[in-house]
This record gives sequence, C-alpha cells and structure tokens, in this order.
Amino acid sequence: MVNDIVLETWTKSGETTGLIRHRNDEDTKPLHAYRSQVLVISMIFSVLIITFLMSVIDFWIDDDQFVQSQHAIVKNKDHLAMKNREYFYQCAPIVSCDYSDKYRTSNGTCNNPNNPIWGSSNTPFIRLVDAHYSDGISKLRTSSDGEPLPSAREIQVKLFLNKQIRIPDKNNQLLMQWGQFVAHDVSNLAIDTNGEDCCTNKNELGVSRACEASIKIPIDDPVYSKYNITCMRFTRAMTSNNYSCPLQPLTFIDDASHFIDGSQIYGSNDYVVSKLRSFTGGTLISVLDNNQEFCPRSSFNSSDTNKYLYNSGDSRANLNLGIALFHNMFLRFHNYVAFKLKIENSLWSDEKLYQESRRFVGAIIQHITYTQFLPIILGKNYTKDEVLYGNNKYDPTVNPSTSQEFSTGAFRVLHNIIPAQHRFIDSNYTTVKIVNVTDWMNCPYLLQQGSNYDQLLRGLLSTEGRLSQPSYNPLNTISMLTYLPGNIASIFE
Ligand code: HEM
Ligand SMILES: [Ca+2]
Repeated sequence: MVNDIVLETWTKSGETTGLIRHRNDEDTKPLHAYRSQVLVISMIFSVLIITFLMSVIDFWIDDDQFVQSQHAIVKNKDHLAMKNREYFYQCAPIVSCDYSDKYRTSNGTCNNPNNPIWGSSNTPFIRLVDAHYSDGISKLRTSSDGEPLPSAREIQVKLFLNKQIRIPDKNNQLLMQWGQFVAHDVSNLAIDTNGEDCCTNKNELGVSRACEASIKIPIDDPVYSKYNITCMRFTRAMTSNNYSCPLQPLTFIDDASHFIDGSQIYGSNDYVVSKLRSFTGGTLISVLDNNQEFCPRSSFNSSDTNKYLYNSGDSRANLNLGIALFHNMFLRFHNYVAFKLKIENSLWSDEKLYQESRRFVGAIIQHITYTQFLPIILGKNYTKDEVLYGNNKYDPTVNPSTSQEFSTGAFRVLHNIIPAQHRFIDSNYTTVKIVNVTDWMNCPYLLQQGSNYDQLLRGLLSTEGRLSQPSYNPLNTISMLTYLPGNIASIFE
C-alpha cells in the first residue's frame, strides 16, 4: 500500500533537490546576452550560489547518516533510492498506533511516534555505506577489468582448505547459540527464488536475477569434483520490488521486526502470532511428549512422520539442533512466566498474561545480549557502561533498523565460532553422545528423544566453543552453502 501523502512529500523534496542545480543552470543562460562584466559578476555570483546550495545539499545528505548510493546510475528518477529515507517516503504503509498501549506490536510498528514504521518487519535494512553495484542498480560487482569476480568457492579453497584448526575457546558453545538466536530476532533476509532451482542437476549456474549469484565450483574442486558437482546454490534475496516498491539501487527487506523483541519466538506479524498462541492463560501452544514440553510441529521433512519440524515465530527454527533447542527453551520459559504470573494475578485475562510474559521474555533477551553476550563479542572497552549507556541517550531521530552491513557482513563473522560437534551430557556429567552439527540440519526431532533436550543443553553449557579465527568449520561450511540432501558429513569420510 502506498502512502499518497508521504509520496507527495517525497516528490516535492525530490524535485527540489533535483531542480536546484538544474534551475540555476538554466537561470544563467539568459545572462549570456549581457555585457561581459555583468556576465563575469553574474557567473561568479551563480557559482557562489550553486556552491552554497550544493553545500547545503551536501550538508543535508551528510547529515543523513544513511546515504544509500552516491554512485548509482539511476535510470528511473521516480524510483530513486539514494537514501534510506526513500522507502519511507515512497512506499511505507500507513499505520495507526495506539500510544496508550503498553506493549510492543508484533511487527515492531509504533515504536517511535514520529516514525511509526521504523524498525518494523517487512521494511528495508538500512545501508550505512553506499551500495556498489556494477551497473549502479542491481548487478553484482565485477573486477576492475569488468570480468566477473572469482568464484567464492575458489577463494574459499585457496584461503581455508586444510587450514582449519580446532582451537578451543574459553567460552562455552552457548555463546555461539545465543548469537544465532539474536541474529534471527533482528534479521531475516528472505530469498527470492520463486521455486526456481538455481543449480539444476547440480551443475548449471542459474541466470535469472534470483540465481545469478550461484557459485561456480571449479571442476578440480578437492571435495565436489568427486561428486561431479560444479554449482553451489546461492540465491539473491528479496528486495523492495517484491513488495511493490521499485527502488533503485536494490533495497533489501528484513522480514523480522528489527528490534530485539523476541520476534523469533512470537512471530513478526499478527497472523503468525495468532497461530502460535493458545489463547488460554497467556501461553503459547505446545505439545507434551514424555512429560516434556516442546514447540508444536509444523510439518514433516520426509515421508517419515517421526521426522517433524517445529513451528515457531521464525522460519529458521529447525536449521540446526542448537537453534531448535533454543526455540523450545524459550517456549517453555514463556509458558512458565505466564503460569507464574497467573498464580499472582488470578484476574488477568489471557491477553494481559500473554503480553506481560512476552514483555518479560523480551527484556530478558535484551538483558542477556547487552550484559553477557556483547561484552564477550565486542570486548569490555566497547561495552563499558559509559560507552554503551553513558552518551547513548535515546534519540528519536535515529532509525533503529538493522543495517545491511550488520546482517550480511558483520554479524555473520560469528559463523566462524560454530563448532563441528555437539556433546550430549547426562545428569552425571558424562558425555553420552557426540553428534556432527551438520548431520542434524533441518532434522530437529533428535531433541525430543529420551533426555536429549536436557543432555544437549548441558552439552552446550559444558563444552568449550570454537575460538574465533579466520576460517570456518569445514563441516559447517559445506553444509551451509549447499544444503545438499542426506548426510553431509559423509562427504568428508
Ligand atoms: C550452527 C549454527 C549456524 C548455522 C547452521 C547458520 C546458518 C546460516 C545460513 C544457512 C544462513 C543463510 C545464508 C545465506 O543464504 O545468505 C545464515 C545467515 C545468517 N547467520 Fe547464521 N548460522 C549459524 C549460526 C550463526 C551465528 C552464531 C550467528 C551470529 C552470531 C549467525 C548470524 C547470521 C546472520 C546475521 C545471518 C543473516 C540473517 C538474515 O538476515 O537472513 N549465524 N546462517
Ligand atoms: Ca525482532
């Protein structure tokens, strides 16, 4: 839905920007008919005015900390998106807010009364630096001679193959797991395949926009050549175009609410939220198995009905055992809080119990992230009270959206601390099982067998993590990039 009023405002400011230079150019033309001194004075005057106006424009642009692209060769000026603000001017839906409401909305709208759409789900990641597409709009970057950049797999093999060393970290595996959990709270870049298989027969590189980033695997690849695989699936993401908002250069959309608000547990829109709520006692729907509480099941990943997937607020809840465990853990935590609140407040409605519990859980996630996770990841100097809180007073003019750079680059760096294996540890603190992380991707049902849930949690708690280093875990690397069916680890046997 396009907001006409906002669109008009944008058009006005857009034209003003565009016309300032143009009008001055034109205005100088009639002056050519005058005598030379007048001409020189006028030209100097014009240059001064233009310089002044340009500095005003520059100041205006610089002042906006989120310039999207100064280099774009934008063909359709109506769709110009040089700055992050353009989405909000051109395409943002109108939302109505009830500011007397104490609770966060499910999609993150209404957090900021002046800009109620900021940080809400299905709005763009903001850019901190310019976009650099080879055509200024959407085409992948090329090397300086205009040729495609080398294959990412080729580089990976050259830089990392056989360089992985298992260096234990002093932090346990929960550090990694917390990171992924928070990543899924603030960032969900939806892929744009339209059901297309970007690596048909594992060999053909795709050519459509969605598939153009498919990774070419050299024929002498040390791993894939054994399986005659020369194409690695890698899909480009959805942009504002998928949401009827044709901005240029490409502007990518975050499906999650950008705030740390537990949206990966509860959902980032009212529809998902309502599918997950029991509407009794403020709780989330759960299933009891062997006296243990788990997330509801959404579907099955094969014809085997024992191989179910979990339903949660985020589509990636089943990606690996650790994240599936966290989704179950937070479902239990929410329901526990709701249960306790109900005992203390017997007259509270389901809605009140749900929202208060959700508020509590969201605050806990923020608290752990800022007091325990970030000091380890960023170091104490960057997370001292005076740095993190001292000068950082709430500023309603800052767009709080997740940035493209954070989601696509910075926060993914922590993929390098993903361990190869998880340990299952029983109540006597004996390791009873060790599993490869990659053997259980999109197969979370292992959690529900026997005491596996408790044992994996104990394992994450008591097993050293992988030290951050300039390489990735070999098992994880191959699995994350290919999603090959079957037992990935066997490739390395
Ligand atoms: C076993 C653990 C993990 C697995 C299997 C995993 C796997 C993946 C995969 C497959 C993607 C999508 C890649 C793409 O197509 O672009 C992804 C994205 C991402 N991962 Fe991980 N990851 C794990 C842990 C982590 C951790 C520990 C962090 C950070 C602390 C993290 C941060 C991210 C972020 C920020 C994204 C982009 C999310 C988006 O916007 O869609 N991941 N991860
Ligand atoms: Ca969120």
